[in-house]
Amino acid sequence: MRGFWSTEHVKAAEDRLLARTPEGALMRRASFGVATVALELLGGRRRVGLLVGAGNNGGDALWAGYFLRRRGVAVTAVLLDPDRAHPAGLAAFRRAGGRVASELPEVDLVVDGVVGLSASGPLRPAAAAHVAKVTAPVLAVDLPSGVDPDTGVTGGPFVEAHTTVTFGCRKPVHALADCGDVRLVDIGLQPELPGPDLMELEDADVAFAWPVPGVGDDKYSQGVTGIAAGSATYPGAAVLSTGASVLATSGMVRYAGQAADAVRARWPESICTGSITDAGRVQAWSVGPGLGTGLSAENVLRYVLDAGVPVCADADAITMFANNPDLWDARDPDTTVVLTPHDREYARLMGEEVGTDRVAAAKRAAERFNAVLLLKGNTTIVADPGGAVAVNRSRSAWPATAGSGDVLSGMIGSLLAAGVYPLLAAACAAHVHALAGELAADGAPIPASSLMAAIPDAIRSVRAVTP
Ligand SMILES: NC(=O)C1=CN([C@@H]2O[C@H](COP(=O)(O)OP(=O)(O)OC[C@H]3O[C@@H](n4cnc5c(N)ncnc54)[C@H](O)[C@@H]3O)[C@@H](O)[C@H]2O)[C@@H](O)CC1
Ligand SMILES: Nc1ncnc2c1ncn2[C@@H]1O[C@H](COP(=O)(O)OP(=O)(O)O)[C@@H](O)[C@H]1O
Ligand SMILES: [K+]
Repeated sequence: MRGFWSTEHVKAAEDRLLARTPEGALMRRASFGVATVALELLGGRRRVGLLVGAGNNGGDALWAGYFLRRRGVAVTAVLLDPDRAHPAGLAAFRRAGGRVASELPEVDLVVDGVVGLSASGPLRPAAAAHVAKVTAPVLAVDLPSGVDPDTGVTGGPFVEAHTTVTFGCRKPVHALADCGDVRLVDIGLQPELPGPDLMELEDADVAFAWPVPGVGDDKYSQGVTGIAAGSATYPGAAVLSTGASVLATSGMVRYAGQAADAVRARWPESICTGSITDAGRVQAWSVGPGLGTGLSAENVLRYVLDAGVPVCADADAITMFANNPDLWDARDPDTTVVLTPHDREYARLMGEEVGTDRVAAAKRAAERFNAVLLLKGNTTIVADPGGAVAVNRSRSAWPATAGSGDVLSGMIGSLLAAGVYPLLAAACAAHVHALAGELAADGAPIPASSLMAAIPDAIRSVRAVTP
């Protein structure tokens, strides 16, 4: 698992670390890391430009320039605010033969030391003018300047980094925005840090959490999933949700609804019934995709919320909660619910747009509904009411296709039925869903049914990393 820490927590930890470290030592350690990565990227070429801002981020760039000079690299610095350039860094840089100029010459690599953790807003005009002229690859110090460190939001000009070297720990920007290849330099910060503000599951974490049957298991002991989705108008949603559930975990899937014939035809291993009241016992329900929002759909929703098992509520289920808050209020407050809106469903549910800070939006909704909230998108955010947040970045946008969300909700239902902790269930499903989309697409558009069919390959792929 990768952790990401907010600027507030990083700065507090850095202050504690600075108090017990000789002056300048941390910056030199950090900038030595920048210089090491710069040399690697240069691969024998020898011209580097520095864009140097007014704070310690600029100081890092100047010290990196100093170390590069000592390795015989030609380094030219543009000081965006010459009177406020880091004094010790600038002195060392000049001492080592670094050149200061008003414009960057032609170089092989640009080091972006415009602004780091204290950034606010997009690049200011002077910095933006220099950045606009850059054609060489950019190595960002700590984070690409112009991108918000805590939200990854850009509201104007920003640096596009080939590589980012960060220090002590990763920050939210590294999970939420494109920072290129992110390298972490250890400056001894970890002991000073609290728990992470965001986390990102890696393959090994997903493999560890994914249910695998043991020798003593049978089809019931692994958790039976119930799917309440689809309708006469939208039988496909039922087929996709049920199929995803069948493929995600071993054990049994029950389907209840108007699409029973279609589901039975495609998934003979599922136990299908036309009515929710005949469905039999399950350990979790996945409800909503293609269900409709009429009276019979409302009754289905009431029924699953009353079943005393965890529920993944998607699509029409979310719209029904938005249209009829009584449905939500009437539920047993102890029922675990995972809500999986896309942005428009979020707006319906919350009565406000998601906005640019998607993590804050997901946290607000999780808190308001006392539920796990999975906000869909290229970067999926999962927040639980206790404040924990997991992010999952999709490496491609091919999963943005009709029916893809139906697949996700079936997978989450399966993991909940298997007893996976709700935040983890949602985050693991998002991880495998994105990977399945990537594997299935392989560079070309895919229907959601192909994404679904790639679930076993995606599970195999994440499990391949475990011994
Ligand atoms: N505190 C520490 O111990 C360490 C800090 N380090 C570096 O220090 C950085 C933080 O330094 P500072 O807190 O001095 O501040 P920054 O260097 O992040 O910012 C400095 C100044 O940039 C200007 N600025 C803000 N937003 C801007 C924008 N959008 N466009 C252009 N200019 C903008 C402001 O005048 C701001 O005060 C970290 O990102 C890291 O690079 C590292 O040296 C590691 C050790
Ligand atoms: N740009 C994107 N890149 C990667 N994945 C995306 C993107 N947009 C949406 N997705 C994913 O695709 C799925 C779409 O779900 P949803 O909007 O509910 O579609 P549908 O209702 O048609 O099933 C979600 O899992 C979401 O995270
Ligand atoms: K920077």
